Amino acid sequence: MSERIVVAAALVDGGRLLAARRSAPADLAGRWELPGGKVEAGESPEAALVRELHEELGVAAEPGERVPGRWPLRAPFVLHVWTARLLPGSAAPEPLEDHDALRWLAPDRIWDVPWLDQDVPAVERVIAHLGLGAVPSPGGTAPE
Ligand SMILES: Nc1nc2c([nH]c(=O)n2[C@H]2C[C@H](O)[C@@H](COP(=O)(O)OP(=O)(O)OP(=O)(O)O)O2)c(=O)[nH]1
Repeated sequence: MSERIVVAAALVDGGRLLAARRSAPADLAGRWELPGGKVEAGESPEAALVRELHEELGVAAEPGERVPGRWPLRAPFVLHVWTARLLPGSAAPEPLEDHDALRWLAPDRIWDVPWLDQDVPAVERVIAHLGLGAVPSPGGTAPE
């Protein structure tokens, strides 16, 4: 089966990163992720990101650039991450779908939440890419 992209947002506001706690499926519930979802056939990753952020969080967001890297999820899915920001006048994010809590994490709080295991290297890369602060992950590996 060919690879399918899950696109997720490094949504940053005032130097803080938005994290979302999954409410389903059961094996992922309670763990934190970058909000996003599957890119549909014929859809660009940027369009998918804007659509998913609107559906899941009720926000109007603008994609920035892709964070270099690709992180394997359950096959055939692969995680790609894009930076994003809220457009002026956007509603504040709310956990409308797939999530039951949201947190804006300051750089020294990013590892306070239990991220999905597969998101940890992606979040490390986001921190390095955005220069959010060299806070090592609990695994002890300092971001590049
Ligand atoms: N959105 C998102 N999903 C992630 C991350 N890490 C990770 O393993 N996943 C998994 C969870 C899901 O199995 C899958 C994404 O599917 P989803 O359920 O969020 O996306 P969707 O709304 O397009 O899905 P669907 O219900 O329409 O099928 O990827 C992440 O950081 N963000």
